[in-house]
Amino acid sequence: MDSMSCYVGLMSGTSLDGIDAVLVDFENASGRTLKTAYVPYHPEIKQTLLDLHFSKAGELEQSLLAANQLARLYAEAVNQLLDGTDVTPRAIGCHGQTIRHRPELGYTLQLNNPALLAELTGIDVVADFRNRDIAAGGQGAPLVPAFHQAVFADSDTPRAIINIGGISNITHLSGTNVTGFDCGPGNLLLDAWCERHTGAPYDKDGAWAREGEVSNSLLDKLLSNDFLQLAPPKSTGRDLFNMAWLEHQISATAQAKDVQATLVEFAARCISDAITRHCADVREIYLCGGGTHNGLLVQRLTHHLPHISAASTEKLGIAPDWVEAIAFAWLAKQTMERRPSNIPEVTGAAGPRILGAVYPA
Ligand SMILES: Nc1ncnc2c1ncn2[C@@H]1O[C@H](COP(=O)(O)OP(=O)(O)OP(=O)(O)O)[C@@H](O)[C@H]1O
Ligand SMILES: CC(=O)N[C@H]1[C@@H]2OC[C@@H](O2)[C@@H](O)[C@@H]1O[C@H](C)C(=O)O
Repeated sequence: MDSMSCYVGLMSGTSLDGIDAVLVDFENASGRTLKTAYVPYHPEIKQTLLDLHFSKAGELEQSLLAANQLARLYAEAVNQLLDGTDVTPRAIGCHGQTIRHRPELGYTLQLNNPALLAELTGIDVVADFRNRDIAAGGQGAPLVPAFHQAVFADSDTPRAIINIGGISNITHLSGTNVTGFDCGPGNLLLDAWCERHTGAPYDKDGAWAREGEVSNSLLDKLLSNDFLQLAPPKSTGRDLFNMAWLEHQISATAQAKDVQATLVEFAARCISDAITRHCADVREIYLCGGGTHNGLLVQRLTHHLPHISAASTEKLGIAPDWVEAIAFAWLAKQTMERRPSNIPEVTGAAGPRILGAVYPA
């Protein structure tokens, strides 16, 4: 095997659960995953990152210190990945940790210290994938549709790839056309509500939600949110969907488990409504991201899409937990080869752009 065709992908997403790391050999175009590793966030760094989503005194220094801490955790993930292999990857694609995403104001911020990561690993690092697309007038997100097209497209069958992470996003693959957009909250509200009321970081398999009853009045209120009515291109994050927003929607007398049940239904409807409205020709959906492990959420989603067959991306050859990290290995490869990797129809950018900044080792 030639190390020069190997790339590392590091994804730390909006769920704030930790770092997904993959080592991928792109000798053939769709790639072969050689190894995976996961470095969970301990509660202190998770809280620091959560706090940094909102303005408060001292946030500039806090964010720079957190960026250094993240770079050390990314390096730990890379060490775990390369341990016992003789691979020196061509580059690491490191997404960073989104703490602000305001494309309408011209910025997005993924905390990271790629210079420190290059120093600690001795490997070229590609980082800051989103800002070039925003500079070109785009949303800077979602970026995975180009990768989905490269590895999951089928010229005969229109299909959608649905990532259920902190935020859910959809890629619509129809013939040679690709569209894609964020469709609303995935796990992020479910996790936050569950943690507050049960102490557990997430509701395993939706077990607690199954004890509650869906409140139709709350569901209608949640579904009336303006973002959900917008036509793509669109992207979102904790900037909009957060606990303060949720608290504003809930009546004081609501039972906690009923709210959880309603949030699962809301997450399912954000996806199914978007498929119905924006991806009318789709007959197959493939799921990835941590939300695929929430049996209740998947059950409710498939219930709302009775004429569409549903499977995990495993069926297309990539395990659902690693799709995003592999996408960032692929995006790094695109950057190193000076190929554009945004899709203007997805992000709304003025044209194709080479994404990312390279920090040579
Ligand atoms: N067994 C499970 N039951 C229910 N939910 C689960 C389970 N396993 C994982 N999850 C959910 O998946 C989340 C992690 O998902 P994932 O790793 O896709 O998030 P992410 O990388 O932050 O995604 P994104 O970047 O797309 O926002 C957890 O926070 C949890 O909500
Ligand atoms: C700004 C940001 O970090 N967005 C993430 C987030 O998590 C899911 C969804 O919202 C998507 O827009 C994006 O991540 C994936 C990897 C993307 O860019 O395709």
